[in-house]
Amino acid sequence: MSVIKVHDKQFQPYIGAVELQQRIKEMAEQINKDLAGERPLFIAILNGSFMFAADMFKHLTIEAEISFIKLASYKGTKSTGNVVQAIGLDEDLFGRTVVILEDIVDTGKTMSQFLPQLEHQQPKKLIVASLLTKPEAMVHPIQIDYLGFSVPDKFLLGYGLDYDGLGRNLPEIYQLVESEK
Ligand SMILES: O=P(O)(O)OC[C@H]1O[C@H](OP(=O)(O)OP(=O)(O)O)[C@H](O)[C@@H]1O
Ligand SMILES: Nc1nc2[nH]cnc2c(=O)[nH]1
Repeated sequence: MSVIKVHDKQFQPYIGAVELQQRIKEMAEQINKDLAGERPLFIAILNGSFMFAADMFKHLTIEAEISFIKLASYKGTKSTGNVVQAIGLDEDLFGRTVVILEDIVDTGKTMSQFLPQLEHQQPKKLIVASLLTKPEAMVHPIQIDYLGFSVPDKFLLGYGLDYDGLGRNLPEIYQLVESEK
């Protein structure tokens, strides 16, 4: 792995593919233990989580369902600012164990707006699994039940995460080089 250029910016290797896969397997194994018999519904948030969701799901040995949704941002009232709306969420969550799959919880804004909408449907449990989080960037504190890696507040690329549409296909995670932040 070496420094790569995407659009106008340079990125350096940060988490390798083997380390990523190992951690995701560990997360899945913990979920297998904790949620056995619950037939959880996994909800993967597109676009970024598609790789994490696919790799995580392969390691699940319990009965589980998965659904992929997109969160669209639209202008709410002045007091609420931008509000997220789920597109493609057809399942009834009442009484279900629900696991949200995110690639990254950064400021926490997305989850802080979305989780209350799901709570409204009265799931039995609402669980968050995120591959990455940036504690220093968190403005809206979110409880992450299953976490892959805590990372510094630097822009990341790869393994589902993009820079202006590119880089999602990289099997490892890169970090914007310091001088360019
Ligand atoms: O905690 P926050 O600061 O709200 O950031 C986290 C959100 O940002 C990313 O999505 P993004 O909006 O980049 O969309 P994408 O997954 O389609 O690239 C990520 O997948 C989260 O949904
Ligand atoms: N590509 C990318 N998308 C994000 N969305 C929230 N944080 C990030 C990040 O560090 N990188």
